[in-house]
Amino acid sequence: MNFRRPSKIQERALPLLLHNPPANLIGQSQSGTGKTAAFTLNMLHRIDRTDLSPQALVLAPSRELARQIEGVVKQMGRFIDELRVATAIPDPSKRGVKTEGQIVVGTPGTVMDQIRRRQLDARKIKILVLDEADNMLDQQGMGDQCKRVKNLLPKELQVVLFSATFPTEVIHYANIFAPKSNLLTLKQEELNVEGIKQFYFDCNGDEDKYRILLQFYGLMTIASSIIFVKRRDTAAEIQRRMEADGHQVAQLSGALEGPERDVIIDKFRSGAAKVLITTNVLARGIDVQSVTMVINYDIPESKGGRADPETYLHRIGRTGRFGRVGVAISFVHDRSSWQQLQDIQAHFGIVLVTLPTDDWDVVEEKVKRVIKSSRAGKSTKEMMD
Ligand SMILES: Nc1ncnc2c1ncn2[C@@H]1O[C@H](COP(=O)(O)OP(=O)(O)OP(=O)(O)O)[C@@H](O)[C@H]1O
Repeated sequence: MNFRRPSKIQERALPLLLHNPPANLIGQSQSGTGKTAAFTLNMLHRIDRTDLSPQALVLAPSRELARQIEGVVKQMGRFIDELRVATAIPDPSKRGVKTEGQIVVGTPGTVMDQIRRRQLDARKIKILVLDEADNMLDQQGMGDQCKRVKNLLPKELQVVLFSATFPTEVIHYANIFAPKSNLLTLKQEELNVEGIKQFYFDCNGDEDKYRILLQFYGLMTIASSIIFVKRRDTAAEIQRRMEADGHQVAQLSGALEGPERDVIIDKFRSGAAKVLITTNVLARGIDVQSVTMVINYDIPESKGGRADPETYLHRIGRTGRFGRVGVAISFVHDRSSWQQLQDIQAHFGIVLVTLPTDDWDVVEEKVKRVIKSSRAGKSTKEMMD
């Protein structure tokens, strides 16, 4: 896989994960630092190859992330003879078909259903991993489902929780879910990924946002980029306008379900579509190395309209993976979005740089400067220090 050295989180987490007797782990490290490989190596190391029953279970918040993790497990395990890896995600064509894999990666609702219907045999599962664990434990629906899944598993269980963010209110639940864990955590100020250059556009209202977005894309040729919006209808509207403007875009939101989503994300992964317009469903975990830019068309907010710094961090973390550089641009257009951006800056102790909306030469120069340094193959120093 061309991994020359372990990243800091891999170097720290692996000895803790592999130690016997198995201990639980709560592991935090910045986006794109290789958490997947850390928990994957532990699973590959611990499964009994002579036993074909499911022995390790990974839960992830979206079907796209579950499929991506399945791919990593298969790739890292490709020299293990006849290793069986399976997904447990919504798929009407697999109704009633047994999920057979020594390692199973799924979304919590489907996994719960399958265990209950005995479509997934959970009796020999000895490792449970929650990827994006704070999200999995926090959200009312998924938190409940994860707890139920855990209750359906054997008591002797190594529980592994990974995420880039663990807000203080979630750490409490995490400690209950994974008792007596080894802890690898970071301070809030340590979460910023240096390679991601963060900018913002100050727009005059909603319609001006579209105009600036279209002008920006008319100007820049970006390898691949993701545009995050709050609502599904905004996603559809931006898709319509950008396509009318001649751009090849893909759009994915929770409005679509099941395997039809796979076609869309695969089109983006392969580069057939260069722009992906999406909602928070894809804010976390998705690893597409060609993504050099993330746009927060709407600033991420939590239910009461307050800024959601964690989601901001996960969204912009879709670029600048593993020491690469990337650009993140947020759009503010009124008092409340302005305030949200201020709150995010204060939360992480960062300062975003403004991009002018009336001087496109300056915009081009600033953005291209970052992206060019990416082509020069920036060092992975940050990863290793
Ligand atoms: N030791 C390594 N050397 C080089 N590349 C690596 C190494 N470990 C992981 N990678 C690559 O780094 C990228 C990011 O890894 P991964 O998706 O696991 O990040 P993550 O920490 O889970 O991020 P996020 O918090 O955004 O989910 C992947 O493309 C992966 O293949």
